Amino acid sequence: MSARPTMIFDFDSTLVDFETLEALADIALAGAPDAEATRARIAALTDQAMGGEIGFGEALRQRLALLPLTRDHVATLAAQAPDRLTASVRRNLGFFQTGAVEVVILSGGFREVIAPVAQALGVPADRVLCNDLVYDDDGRVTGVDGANPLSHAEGKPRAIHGLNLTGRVVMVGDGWNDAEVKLAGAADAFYAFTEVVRRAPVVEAADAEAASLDEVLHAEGLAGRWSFPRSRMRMLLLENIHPAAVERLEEAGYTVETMKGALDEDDLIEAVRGVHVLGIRSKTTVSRRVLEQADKLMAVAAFCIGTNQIDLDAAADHGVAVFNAPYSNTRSVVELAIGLMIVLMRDVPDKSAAMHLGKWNKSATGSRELRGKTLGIVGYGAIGSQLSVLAENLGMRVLFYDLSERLALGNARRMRALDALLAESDVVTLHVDGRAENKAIFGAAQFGRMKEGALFLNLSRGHVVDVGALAQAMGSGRIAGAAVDVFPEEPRTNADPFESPLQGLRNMILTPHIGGSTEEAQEAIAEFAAERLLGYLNRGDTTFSVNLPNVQLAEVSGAHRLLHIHRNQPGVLAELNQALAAAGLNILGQHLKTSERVGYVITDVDRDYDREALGVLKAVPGTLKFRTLH
Ligand SMILES: NC(=O)c1ccc[n+]([C@@H]2O[C@H](COP(=O)([O-])OP(=O)(O)OC[C@H]3O[C@@H](n4cnc5c(N)ncnc54)[C@H](O)[C@@H]3O)[C@@H](O)[C@H]2O)c1
Ligand SMILES: O=C(O)[C@H](O)COP(=O)(O)O
Repeated sequence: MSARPTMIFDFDSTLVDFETLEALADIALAGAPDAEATRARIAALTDQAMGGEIGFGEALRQRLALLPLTRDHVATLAAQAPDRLTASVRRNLGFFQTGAVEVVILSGGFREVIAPVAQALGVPADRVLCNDLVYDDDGRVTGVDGANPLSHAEGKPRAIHGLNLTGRVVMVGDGWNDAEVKLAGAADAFYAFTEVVRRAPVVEAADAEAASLDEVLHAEGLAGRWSFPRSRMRMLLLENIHPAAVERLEEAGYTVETMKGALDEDDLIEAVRGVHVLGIRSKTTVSRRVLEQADKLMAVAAFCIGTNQIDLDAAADHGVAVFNAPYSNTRSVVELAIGLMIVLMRDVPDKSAAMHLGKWNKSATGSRELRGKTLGIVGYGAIGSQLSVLAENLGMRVLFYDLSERLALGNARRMRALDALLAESDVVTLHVDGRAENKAIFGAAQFGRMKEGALFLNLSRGHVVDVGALAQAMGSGRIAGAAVDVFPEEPRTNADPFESPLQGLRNMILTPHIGGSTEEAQEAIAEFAAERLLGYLNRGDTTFSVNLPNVQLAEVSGAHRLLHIHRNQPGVLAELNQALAAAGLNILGQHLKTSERVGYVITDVDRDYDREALGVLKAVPGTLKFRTLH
């Protein structure tokens, strides 16, 4: 008896993400006036058959009778089918293609459509049991071969019995006719496959529900010895993160939950229990208290630039990797800053408000061009420096002040003192990062040193500016106009109220923290941050992590990868290697990188070892997190 089971897979809504007859209806009925009704009728019959309400053979005949199918329609679907593999099947192509396990495709669907998929998966033609369409001389489908048991009720168990399989037989499928295989004794186990569609009666009749192929392979011990199925890894994305992230993470096999708004500390502690990955934007504070109670947390992704809302040291102390998207919304902020400068220079906010009140105030007084004016940029990082280039292209003279050494772009001039920049600038714009030390770095003294009638912008972080002092400077007329996008207190959701001393002031533009809120930026952030997370989860790659040492890693191949995060204290690597040697693990490659706080050791080892041996690695003093990948 073979130790490995024979794996039997249904086709529709299991190996592929479509139901053949519905997909054929879409092709054959394209443009037909009754297409929608006919398709709905076909879908209803599919559901009835798959839910076990009517016999499969009967449903097949009724559905075929509803469609004017031709050989060309079938060929069209056959050409599309290999591109329609279910996401978890796509992820596990190696399982099929290595041929290490006997695979049978068992389907009430049609050979022409299934054959290209079987070929792509490396399943031999004699292991594809399915129906054969019958055509008339003009290439029209007239039915299916009635001699085939699969064209009748309870055809699947009969077809399997005909294979005379020995050893353990496992059936995987979404429909009632798949459950019947186990119920009729033709399989030892039945997994209700629910990645594409979940049918309650089928799940009830199953030995287990599998939301993905990873789960089936894990349960059957076929996915490497101890890998943890991705679908059991929970990701919680807050603050309306772009759906592209959800799509990418789900496609990679993870379970993703989303919430629109941010959560306060207590609610976050509750929500993050059992969660492996947390996704946030600027409004969720991830404190040490949250991290202490996040029992499963491996990574936090800030789907934005700023990470000041996360206690990065506390995250490192818990071995939690933090990522962000440092450049994906830079351009959006820069464009908004340019636009705000232009409209403030032209007194547009007040002129527009007056128009809404029926006042026509055509005048050039106080309206100026940007050209020739001096822009003072405080914080010459990714945003500040890009703004510098665009502003010069608009004819502005650019000064900048930064705590760090920064390359001056174009003709921009570095100022050694902030006060000197303030004294010369017609527009002062803040683009510093949100570190705690930057709290209220702009107050009465700084506004007092600005030129009389200058403009002021803050699109960085709310706590950087004393808004009371700004309101006073605006009231006294020293500052002629201001645009503020970020505030010390921001509502957690769009439903919460907003209050600020800046409300109601003239030539004051207030925007609800939308500097980076463009469709382009949000989609780019979603893709970038999701890729960082997948790199970390799937390979242990920490490139771009803002709190762990950055190590760029390729996929694990032919080895098991042991990932060990520890406090940076003397002797950990030596102890770790002693423990590996004592456990008899053969090291194929190793990397170590440390930061002031933590060390990260990645060890690729030969796959042949005793799992129990890994326990000692977790016990090495200073260990913060330990996991394996293969
Ligand atoms: N409004 C929005 O929607 C929005 C969107 C994106 C980014 N941001 C914020 O914009 C800011 C800038 O982003 P970035 O990507 O350019 O960051 P960055 O880290 O690339 O640049 C910040 C620069 O500020 C400098 N700096 C820090 N403190 C300073 C100080 N007190 N004085 C002078 N220089 C100082 C740093 O040395 C660095 O060069 C961040 O606070 C970020 O969170 C806001
Ligand atoms: O840090 C950032 O990128 C900005 O502040 C944008 O934050 P948001 O994603 O919460 O809009």
